[in-house]
Amino acid sequence: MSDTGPVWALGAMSGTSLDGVDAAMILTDGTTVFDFADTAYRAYSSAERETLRAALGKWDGPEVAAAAEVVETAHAELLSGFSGAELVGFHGQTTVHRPDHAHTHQAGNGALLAEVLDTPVVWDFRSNDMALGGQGAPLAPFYHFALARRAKAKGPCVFLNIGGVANLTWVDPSARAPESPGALLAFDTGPGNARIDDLMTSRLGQRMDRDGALTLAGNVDTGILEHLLTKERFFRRIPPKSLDRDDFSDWAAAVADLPDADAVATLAAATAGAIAKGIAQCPSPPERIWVTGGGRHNTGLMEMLAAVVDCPVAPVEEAGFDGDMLEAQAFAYLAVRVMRGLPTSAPGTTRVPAPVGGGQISRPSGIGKIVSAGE
Ligand SMILES: Nc1ncnc2c1ncn2[C@@H]1O[C@H](COP(=O)(O)OP(=O)(O)OP(=O)(O)O)[C@@H](O)[C@H]1O
Ligand SMILES: CC(=O)N[C@H]1[C@@H]2OC[C@@H](O2)[C@@H](O)[C@@H]1O[C@H](C)C(=O)O
Repeated sequence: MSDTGPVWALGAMSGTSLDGVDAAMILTDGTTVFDFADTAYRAYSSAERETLRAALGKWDGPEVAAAAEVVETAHAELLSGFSGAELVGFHGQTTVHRPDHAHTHQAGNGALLAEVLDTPVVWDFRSNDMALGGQGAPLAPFYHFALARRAKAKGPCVFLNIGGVANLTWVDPSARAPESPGALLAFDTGPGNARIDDLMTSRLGQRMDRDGALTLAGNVDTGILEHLLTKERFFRRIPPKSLDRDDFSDWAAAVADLPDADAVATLAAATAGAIAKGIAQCPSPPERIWVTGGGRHNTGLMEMLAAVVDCPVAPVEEAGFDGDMLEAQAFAYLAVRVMRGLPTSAPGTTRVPAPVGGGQISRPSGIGKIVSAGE
């Protein structure tokens, strides 16, 4: 890869929803995003999802080894369908994320993937930030800064990702660079879809509240909602701050006695309320909130959100971006930054004391090629 100039990079994300792997190609020099190209998705089978779920909360042992194998196989299958990428950004699957104990683990071995794909792979993006005192997450914010510039945003805007966990990035697009003081404030706001998904699975055997049908049909229990939003210290903590997938799993017990639709609606309202608390912690009110991640397909949740914040809320497609692929693109972008020695996090995004890079770079040995040529 050249030291300067745009390159085609392929990024892959296996998110906390455990639904599958997203992959996307972008053309970037690690600062500006010049173009977008192919995207692809590979769902996990139910058996694979259960293997991943069994590894949650762990960083080693047989469950994590089994999860890594699922992650590596799924990525090898999906990413080998792409051509033309000079490098790959591979996030892996978070099995545990404990910033309070300086511990985070993403299952999946990037060195193995580099051999299989015969392409350099950048991976393990979070460890260095955490080792240096950062939260290790969120990491998409530097990419959000580039997108705010590309969208020609004039005033402060927020990118809100509603995945398994929800996280937001407040961007001042007039700042010189993403690592400039005051350019970004980013943090996890609370649950995204994970609490709703888990309830749908345990009560109804369905993966999600598709399009928010049940959320729209239910009545919010305002007493429980108030309780969920006030008892939690996390909402009062000063950002940046980050979460693990199953933080807030006690929300299930709080709605256990409600009928299905009311339980889902109350969880959705609490998710929206937690996001509104996050917006209130931003340095200034944003002019717009652009929503990415699967939660933007939940019409009920989007309506609840619009009702509790003071600025326009729209899917990120309004700005011309693909809200299902933005995180995969982010790891393509971050991979180029790592290769070029540019920082990927800063005090405003992870609370790390100074802007830092991270990530391991694994280059293919060429052995894979020789073996397949000899077959
Ligand atoms: N049509 C839909 N209606 C309602 N919810 C949906 C729909 N499509 C996706 N979702 C929700 O979005 C989730 C997937 O979102 P996404 O892929 O953004 O999460 P992720 O990337 O795994 O998570 P994270 O960003 O936390 O790592 C699903 O599990 C589901 O809850
Ligand atoms: C530890 C981890 O994997 N965190 C994820 C998770 O999912 C959403 C939110 O929590 C965010 O902090 C992060 O993902 C995105 C891609 C990020 O790093 O920006």
